Amino acid sequence: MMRSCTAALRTLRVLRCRLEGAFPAARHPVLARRWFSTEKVIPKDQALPNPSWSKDLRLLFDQFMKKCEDGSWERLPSYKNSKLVKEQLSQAQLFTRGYEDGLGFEYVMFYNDDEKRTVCLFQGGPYLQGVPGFLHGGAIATMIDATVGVCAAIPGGIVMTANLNINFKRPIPLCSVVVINSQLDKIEGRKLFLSCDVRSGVDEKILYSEATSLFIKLDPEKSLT
Ligand SMILES: CCCCC/C=C\C/C=C\C/C=C\C/C=C\CCCC(=O)SCCNC(=O)CCNC(=O)[C@H](O)C(C)(C)COP(=O)(O)OP(=O)(O)OC[C@H]1O[C@@H](n2cnc3c(N)ncnc32)[C@H](O)[C@@H]1OP(=O)(O)O
Repeated sequence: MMRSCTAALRTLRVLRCRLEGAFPAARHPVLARRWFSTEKVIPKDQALPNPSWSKDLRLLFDQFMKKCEDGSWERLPSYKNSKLVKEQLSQAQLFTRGYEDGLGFEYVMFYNDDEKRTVCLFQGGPYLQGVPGFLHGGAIATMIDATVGVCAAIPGGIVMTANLNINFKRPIPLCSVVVINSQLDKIEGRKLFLSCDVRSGVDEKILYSEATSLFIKLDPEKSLT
């Protein structure tokens, strides 16, 4: 029974990926708006190539889109505004999506449900500078938090970071491309334990940072504040 559900899920994912491939418009909001006319404006999926993406980021993106073809990986769309918060604070938007193309966080995440892994391809722009010529440690922490956050949230639901430990091994050059590889290691009740590392883009030879984190699945009985 379980096996057939997984197979069905995988087929669905393959279908969706094929559809995305068959209807490239679905991946390009402007075309999508023309092809799939709906009264509501289609929010812009920011986890797609734009002119600010470097050759390395596009290369890695294409490699991962290939991995999606058999349904084992899926690209995660990413929007500036989330319905979750929109009603409450109309100006609210995702911190990592608040910059003009290329100036801040350029990234796309891919998720592998069988392996409970999330990979983030990240290019940090010039507005994320810390030490001259290098990424600010807070910008690196943000992308680690977001990547392990997605890795926790997909199986765990609404989660929050309780603990994030990062070892910064090498500084990350500004505007370079890195791969953030995160893994859900174990779940104990509401506690989700994850780990991740940040490596140089194309060859993954340089280990820039490594981190462990604890996420907690929110208890609906408890108020957050
Ligand atoms: C409304 C929030 C929406 C969040 C949306 C998130 C995801 C949505 C889905 C997709 C979106 C995409 C990805 C997400 C992108 C980025 C994610 C960013 C996430 C963040 O950027 S989020 C901001 C920073 N984050 C905080 O702002 C949290 C402040 N904090 C608290 O709000 C509470 O602290 C909370 C809720 C964490 C726990 O509170 P609580 O009352 O529910 O749980 P409690 O305290 O009972 O702990 C239960 C067990 O965890 C152990 N435990 C707790 N804390 C520990 C620690 N630090 N070290 C070791 N163990 C710890 C206890 O020891 C106990 O263990 P035991 O059961 O064994 O006794």
